[in-house]
Amino acid sequence: MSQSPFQLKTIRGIFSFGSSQQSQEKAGSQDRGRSSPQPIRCAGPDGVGSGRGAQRKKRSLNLALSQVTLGSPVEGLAASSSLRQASVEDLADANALDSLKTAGTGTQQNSMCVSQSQDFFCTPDFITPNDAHVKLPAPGTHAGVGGALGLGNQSNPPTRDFTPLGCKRPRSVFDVLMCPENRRSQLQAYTQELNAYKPPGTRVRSGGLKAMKSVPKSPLCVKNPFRREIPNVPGHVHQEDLLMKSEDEEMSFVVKRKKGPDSRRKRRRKKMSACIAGLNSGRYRSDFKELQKLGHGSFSTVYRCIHRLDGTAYAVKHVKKNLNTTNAEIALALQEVQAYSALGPHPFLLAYHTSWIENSRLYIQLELSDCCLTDLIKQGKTFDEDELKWMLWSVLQALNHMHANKLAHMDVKPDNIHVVGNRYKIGDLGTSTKHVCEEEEEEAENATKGGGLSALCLFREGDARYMAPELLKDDLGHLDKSDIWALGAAAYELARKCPLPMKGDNYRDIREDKLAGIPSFSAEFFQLVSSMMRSDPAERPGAAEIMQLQIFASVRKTAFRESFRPNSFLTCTSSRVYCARVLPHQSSDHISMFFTWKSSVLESGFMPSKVGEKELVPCRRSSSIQRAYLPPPPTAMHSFVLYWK
Ligand SMILES: Nc1ncnc2c1ncn2[C@@H]1O[C@H](COP(=O)(O)OP(=O)(O)OP(=O)(O)O)[C@@H](O)[C@H]1O
Repeated sequence: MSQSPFQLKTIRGIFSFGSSQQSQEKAGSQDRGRSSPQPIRCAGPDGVGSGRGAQRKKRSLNLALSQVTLGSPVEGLAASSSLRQASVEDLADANALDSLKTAGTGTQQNSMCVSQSQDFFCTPDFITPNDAHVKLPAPGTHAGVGGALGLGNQSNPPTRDFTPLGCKRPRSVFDVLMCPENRRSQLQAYTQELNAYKPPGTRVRSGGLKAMKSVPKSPLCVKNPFRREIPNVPGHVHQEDLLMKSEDEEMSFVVKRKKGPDSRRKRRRKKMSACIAGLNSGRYRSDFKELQKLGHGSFSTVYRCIHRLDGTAYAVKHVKKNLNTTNAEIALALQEVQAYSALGPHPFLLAYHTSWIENSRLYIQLELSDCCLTDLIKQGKTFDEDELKWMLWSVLQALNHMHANKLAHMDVKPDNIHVVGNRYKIGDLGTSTKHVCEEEEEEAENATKGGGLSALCLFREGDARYMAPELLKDDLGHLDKSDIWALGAAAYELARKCPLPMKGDNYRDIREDKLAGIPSFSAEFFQLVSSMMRSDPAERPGAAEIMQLQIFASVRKTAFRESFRPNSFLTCTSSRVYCARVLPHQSSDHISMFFTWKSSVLESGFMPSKVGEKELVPCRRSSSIQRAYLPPPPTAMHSFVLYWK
């Protein structure tokens, strides 16, 4: 029989494992003089590397050898026969086969084999430790190295000394699942969960592993026990939302893909891959349960989702743009999350939670709003003056915060003004950009020798209906005032109950200070709107300036009371009031607060000397905890009504 160099080398390697002194000597002179057994490598025809086939053979030989060496004599025999089968083409030398046969029958030979084969494996668990305290058993003892390695010799229980890293080998989920007892208990647990969550009419396969397969591998949506589930509170989760969907429903997102000539095959492949990945292939699918599409814009689609672990509903925005594009596109896509994080939390900005990139697309987790103003308009809701003032005040707070942080929103419109409980919050910071005043712009221009604002930051135009006149002339020096114009236009639209023109004479008129009157609204309100929509940005008041106007006096009071709702602010002890949070939107540095005893205190029988009078307590503006000292209180238990001057 002809022998290739590869075959010869393999046989020689095995032959050297044949444990007898004689055979070791035969194995080749290169092994001589080594103090410790060296791993034997399968070499390819060139004597250096090895092909895929050679590696496969090596693996099968390894397996067989390990069985020969570590098992009982009977197992050893079986293994040796399997080795014979595995390497029958390679074993050209009859001597090698003989030596293998003898290896399977003698325990002494076993131990010798193991002492070398452990090196052969070259995996951390099988590498012979160099430590002095690791003693290999003497050849000829029954324990053998198999016992020393902790591989199941009963007379010599394994000791941790022989684990190279001194720690337990981590067990994979697969090990745990494949253990019959664990599998049974897992199955029972799954069945219980299944019964608990199964919505009526859900088709669930039953019996054995099939049932396990039918359960989606993503974690179940859990109910958050700390949440006060009050209907109509933002993020309220309905019980049925938590119910587990059937496998088919969970898979539907995989199946609902582009249709094409080969869509069926693709769908099957995707379904398969999702099955294999246990539906955990992406962060979005593993962390969130998608409930419903909320809406879409030119840049993104937004879904209502429940976070599987905290059991709270969020809005998750999928940005359409593929991020495998130019740097400018990536920067534009990331602008929204960067703006949210730079601005931080604010009571009148939609809360931003986190963002991540998955399959080259950006995902943004946001606070879930009840709806946006456009939805309300579509539902036929009309706004009275008080409501519009409250809306203007809320958005002005947010804009003031943005402008103070040198950011301009650039897309203020009813679509991006959200309703969360009784508040109006601004969202969609995708178009927000850096706002710089003229001098800063000039400085930057000189420094960069570039062209205008575009040299400083990326700029994306918003909706043309709400675009200020100066933007149409490419004047980007007053971006903060452009936001004010857009907000004024939105209020004008809501008050007149008539959509803004897209083009034509009316489009030009409203940009040339020719506004039509607003019936059933006060002259004061009309004046406010017209001042916000002045054609010259220099004549337009800023957000902070508008909030100080007399028209907002009543709103300020309400806003202050609203911001100090009992659950958000006060704890009363015997002599102090702890203001847990003074909201950052308060414009003045010092806030004067009036405290009066509430009627409940009077009802308790105490009659303070200053009934009807108010205590003035100055309190520094801060977002940290403040203490306001009061005169000794009437009782330990009391409450306050606060007014803001
Ligand atoms: N946090 C949220 N909660 C509830 N619905 C939301 C939320 N964010 C967005 N939506 C809905 O999704 C729609 C599209 O969102 P958004 O305006 O942010 O997308 P966009 O692609 O940036 O739109 P645009 O074309 O205006 O730039 C909105 O009109 C709104 O109805």
